[in-house]
Amino acid sequence: MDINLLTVPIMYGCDRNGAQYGPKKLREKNVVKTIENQNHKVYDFGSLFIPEISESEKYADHDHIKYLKSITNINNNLAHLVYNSLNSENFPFIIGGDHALGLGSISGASKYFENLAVIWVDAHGDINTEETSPSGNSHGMPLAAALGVGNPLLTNVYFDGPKVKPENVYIIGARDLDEGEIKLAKDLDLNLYTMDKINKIGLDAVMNEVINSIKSTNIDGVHLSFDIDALDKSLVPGTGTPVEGGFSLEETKKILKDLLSTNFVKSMDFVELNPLLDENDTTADLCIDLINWTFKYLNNFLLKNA
Ligand SMILES: NC(=[NH2+])NCCC[C@H](N)C(=O)O
Ligand SMILES: [Mn+2]
Ligand SMILES: [Mn+2]
Repeated sequence: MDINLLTVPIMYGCDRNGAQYGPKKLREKNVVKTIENQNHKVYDFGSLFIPEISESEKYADHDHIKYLKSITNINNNLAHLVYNSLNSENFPFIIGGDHALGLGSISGASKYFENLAVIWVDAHGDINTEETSPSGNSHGMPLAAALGVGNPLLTNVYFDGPKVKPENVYIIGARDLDEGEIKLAKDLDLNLYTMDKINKIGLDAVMNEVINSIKSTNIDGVHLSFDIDALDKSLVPGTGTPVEGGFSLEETKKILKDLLSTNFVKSMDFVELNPLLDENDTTADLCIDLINWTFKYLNNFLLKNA
């Protein structure tokens, strides 16, 4: 499989210094070789241009969404790269940076596919809006914006209107949802697998349910957005908003294996590594382990049956 590596060194979405160094750290840890060693060809498109904006200007565009215009521009640019990559029948792999970039990836994929689904693996829902966000950080908003909910600059990234239908959104691993997020998930009837629910019915059942649900529709492409804070807080010191009660490494690998070997994942984000918060590179090393695992199973199904 031909992989297009796109890296997006942003921290404007989380407003916490360090997330912008994720791509540099993973390149130092030989992320390209890691993917190549799983028998893929990697076209490294390098990092997206990120304009420099001073702290003092973070509310210049909007009084509650920080760095709004830059976030919009960066996502527009990313969307176009993702669209072109899919158009060339490559697999866009997007490394962040914070999760605000999820909006751009989804937008690009949405333009390419007729009926896109999004699987959001995360401790958070990232379905806040300017009204519900407790922080004003746009990494808590990308999935809402992709659903067409929130500030028009965000909901109209790349092309006007919603990028994914509510019934095609699957959130897996949520355990830190804000009040407004719980309400929106309910109102839109999103496929929400909170950690509570996963613990109740079991991860096997959840993965079967998600995969069967996607297979039973005419969804023609799945974008997987993976936030490393889906893993338990104890495993990921190097991320900005860690939450207790998350997935173990084995559970995370099961999720990735199940999704990637099913062959419907056509693009993927890998976000929220913050090397400045990391302890002895443990989180960065874990990221490399998970990326290695991801590409081991990507299109495994096809290869096995070739
Ligand atoms: N991608 C993330 N890590 N998002 C964390 C969001 C935290 C919180 N819900 C907020 O809106 O600020
Ligand atoms: Mn997230
Ligand atoms: Mn998160």
